[in-house]
Amino acid sequence: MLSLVAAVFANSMKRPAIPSFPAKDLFNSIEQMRKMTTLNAGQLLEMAKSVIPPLQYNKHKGQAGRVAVIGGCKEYTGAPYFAAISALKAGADLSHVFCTDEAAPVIKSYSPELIVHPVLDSDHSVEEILQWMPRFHSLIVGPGLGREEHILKTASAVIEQAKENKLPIVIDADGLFLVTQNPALIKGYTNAILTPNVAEFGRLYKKIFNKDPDPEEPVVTLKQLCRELGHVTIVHKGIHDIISNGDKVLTYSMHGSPRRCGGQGDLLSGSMGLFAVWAKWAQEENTKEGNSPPTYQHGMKAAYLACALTRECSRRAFEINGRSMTTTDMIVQIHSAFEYLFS
Ligand SMILES: NC(=O)C1=CN([C@@H]2O[C@H](COP(=O)(O)OP(=O)(O)OC[C@H]3O[C@@H](n4cnc5c(N)ncnc54)[C@H](O)[C@@H]3O)[C@@H](O)[C@H]2O)[C@@H](O)CC1
Ligand SMILES: Nc1ncnc2c1ncn2[C@@H]1O[C@H](COP(=O)(O)OP(=O)(O)OP(=O)(O)O)[C@@H](O)[C@H]1O
Repeated sequence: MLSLVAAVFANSMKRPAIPSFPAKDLFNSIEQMRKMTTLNAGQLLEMAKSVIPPLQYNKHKGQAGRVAVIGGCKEYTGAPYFAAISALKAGADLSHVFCTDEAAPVIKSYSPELIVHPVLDSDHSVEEILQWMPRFHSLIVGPGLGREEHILKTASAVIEQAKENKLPIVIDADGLFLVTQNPALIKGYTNAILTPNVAEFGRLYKKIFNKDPDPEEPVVTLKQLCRELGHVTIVHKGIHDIISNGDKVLTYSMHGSPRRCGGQGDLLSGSMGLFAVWAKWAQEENTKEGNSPPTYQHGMKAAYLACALTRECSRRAFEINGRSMTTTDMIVQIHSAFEYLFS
């Protein structure tokens, strides 16, 4: 009996093969599929190895990355938590959250591991955040930010300073609402990565081009938008995660899961905030060593790795939890998904 249980368990733990190209039936046409560039498992691993710093005993706290999430208000306490804890579980040393006064005790109660600042709605919010800024390696702006004017103004000022400091910035959720109101905020800043879902992409595209994007031409419309925004990186999330900086395009289409519970995008943006730091460091090192430029720019690499991680977490969590799967179940899978994909 015991050996039967062990055999069933071992079988359930077997690694499914990662298909090396996206399933054809996920595309509207062969034409559309041809426009998407995807990496096979070996190429993904190679990319991961070029970005992820090794774990070493002689490093000190902070050297693997200090990230900050700007978001969290009365209504939304889950989103900033999911983003910040995902960065930490993916390997950041320190993960901060800048949220409103009311949201802070709630977020703190989810996790003693996060550093939570209840300043987003204070009269001196900008000063309070900027004094911390020199400590950060990247920002994730938007999960659970809300759309109050004072808070959006603060977020704008923080983005402006992050640009001065040349920090990678991932912009998600209500951060995309802000950018849709004022695209100049990130225009031309190539350390920015935007992560719109289908609805957010449509709103931003319409703001820029005064028409809806053609759903039959996701790659073309994505490249147009990236170029118009001065070659920022954009991850167009959906059944295919399509990533571009206006020049190159990468697609991640491995299945993930059929669950669309809220918060999956927060896992994505949080882990991406960390990978953006690592990818930028790796690119700087590459330049210092005088090597030829890599095929994909650091923002695209960070985005691709985060898409792969998120969808693999989703697949694993769905296998265990099925219809009951939530983002918390996905976060539990970060370690095993990371090991499976990237080592
Ligand atoms: N537990 C939490 O605290 C969560 C908070 N969240 C926060 O909630 C706030 C509002 O986010 P919303 O995403 O609701 O933004 P919006 O209020 O802009 O709503 C987006 C709308 O688009 C629709 N939509 C999404 N994907 C679509 C697709 N592929 N095709 C067609 N329609 C689609 C959604 O159903 C929704 O009605 C953000 O601050 C966000 O971070 C979310 O991150 C979810 C989890
Ligand atoms: N139809 C789909 N099939 C498979 N995976 C998907 C699908 N739609 C989205 N995803 C995956 O879910 C992740 C989050 O995308 P989603 O569109 O849910 O973001 P979001 O709406 O911003 O999330 P959030 O609920 O955190 O605000 C993406 O990385 C994507 O890989």
